[in-house]
Amino acid sequence: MEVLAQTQRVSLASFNNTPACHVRRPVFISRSQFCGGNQPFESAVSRQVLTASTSRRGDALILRCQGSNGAAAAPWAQKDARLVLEDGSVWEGRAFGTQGTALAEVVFNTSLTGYQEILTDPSYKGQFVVFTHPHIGNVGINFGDMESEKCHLGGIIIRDLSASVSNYRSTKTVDEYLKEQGVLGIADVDTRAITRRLRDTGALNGIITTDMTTPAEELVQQTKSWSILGKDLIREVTCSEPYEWKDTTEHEWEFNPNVLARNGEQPFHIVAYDFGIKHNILRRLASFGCRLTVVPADYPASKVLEMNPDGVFLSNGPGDPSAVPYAVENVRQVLGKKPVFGICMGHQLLGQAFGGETFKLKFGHHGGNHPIRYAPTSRIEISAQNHNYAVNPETLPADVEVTHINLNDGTCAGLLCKPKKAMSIQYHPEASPGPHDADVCFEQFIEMLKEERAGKAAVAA
Ligand SMILES: NC(=O)CC[C@H](N)C(=O)O
Repeated sequence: MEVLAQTQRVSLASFNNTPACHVRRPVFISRSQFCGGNQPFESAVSRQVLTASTSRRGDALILRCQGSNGAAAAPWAQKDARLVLEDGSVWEGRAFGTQGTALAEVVFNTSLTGYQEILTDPSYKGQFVVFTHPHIGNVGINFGDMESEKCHLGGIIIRDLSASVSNYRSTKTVDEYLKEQGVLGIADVDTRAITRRLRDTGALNGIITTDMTTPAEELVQQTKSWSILGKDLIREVTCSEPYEWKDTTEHEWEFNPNVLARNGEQPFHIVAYDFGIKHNILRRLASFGCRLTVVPADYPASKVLEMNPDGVFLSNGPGDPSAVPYAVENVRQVLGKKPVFGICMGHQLLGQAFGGETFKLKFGHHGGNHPIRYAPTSRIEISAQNHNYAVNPETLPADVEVTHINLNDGTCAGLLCKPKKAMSIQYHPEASPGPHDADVCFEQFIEMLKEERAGKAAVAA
C-alpha cells in the first residue's frame, strides 16, 4: 500500500481542527489553522501525526491509499483479504497479522473480554475464531495474560481492529503479535452476519487468504477437502518433556478464603496430562496448594503411577476427543488408582475412559456467559466455555453421575464417579477469560485428595 499526498484547496471554514478534506471521508485531519511549513496533521484512523506544508490558508492535505489496480482507494474501503466458507459465501475485508492462506474450522466466540487468552488457548488449534465483540485490540498484548507460549489458532475474524492501544501492561499490538506468530487476521467483515450463518448451518470450514486472485470457487472446493474430525491435534500442542510448575495466580485472584486456609499444609502432588493445557489451570491448582508435574499427552500411565502422585489432572485440548485413543487408554489405566480431575478435553477423555462416547455439537459453546446447573444443589454457575464436542450421558455406566448440566441446550457439563474418585467438567473453571463462579470445582478436587490422604493415613495407622 503506497501512501500518496496531494494538496487540494478547501474552504477556510473546514480548516480549524476539522476534516482536511470535505469531499471524501477524512483520512488526515488538520491540527492547525495556520499555513506554512511543518503544519501538523493527524490520521483519523491510526492517530499517526505527520507534518506537511500548506502553501496558503485554505490548502489542505489529503492522503490516499493506492488500490491494487493503481487507482486511489480509501483505506477504509480497501479489501485485501477474504474469508471463504464451505457454504460458498465470500467475505471480503482488511488483512492484518501475517500474509498468506490458512484453512480451519470456523467457530464464533461471544466473550466480551479476554481476546488475548483466547488467542493463546491451545484448544483453538485447527480453528478460526470469529469474535462477536465488535472491537478487538484496544488493550494490546501483554506478557501476563498468555495462556500458553504461542498463538495456536489458525486465524481471527473481527469487525474492527482497534487503531490504538491503551493499557499500561501492553507491549505490542494484536497486529504485531499475529505477524510475529504467523497468524492471519481479517477485519472489517460483518461478524454478526457470519455468526448468524454459523448458528444456522453449524460450524463450517473456511479459508482466510490475502491472495485476492485465486477464484473463490477453487477456495470453496479446498474448504470441502478437509475435516477436523478424526484428527489428533493434541500431538501438535502438548509439551515434549515433563516439567514442574510452581506459579500461583496473583493476589487479586485469592477471593477464596479456602485457598489461603490451606497454606502450610503439605502440598498435594498432581501429575497433569498436557493435552494443550492453559496456564491459569496450573496457576489455580498451585494456588490451591498443589505441586505440579506436567507430562506430555502420550506419557505412559505406568510412569505416572510410578511417581505415586496424590492425583492426576487431565487438561483441556484441541480437536476431536475420539481421535486420541492412546490418551483415553492412559486415563483408563489411572482410573480407580488415583483421584482424577478433567477439564474440557480432559472431561471428554474421562467420559470415554468410563466407556462412554462423545459427539459433535452443531456449533459448540464458546463464550463467557453459559449457564450451568450443578445438579446436587441446583446451584447455577455462569461459566466460560470453549468446546465443540460433548459426552453422551446415555453411553455412561450406572456408577457415573451427571453433576453439571448446560442450561442452554441440556448437554452434559460435568461428571462424578464416586467409587473411582474421578470428576470432570466440560467448561473452564480457571476462568481465563470469564466469570469465576466455577472456581469451586478446584476445591471439590482438593476435598477428594484430602479424603484420599486421610483414608490412606487411617489404613496405615
Ligand atoms: N477446550 C477444550 O478442551 C476443547 C475440547 C475439544 N477440543 C472440543 O472442542 O470439544
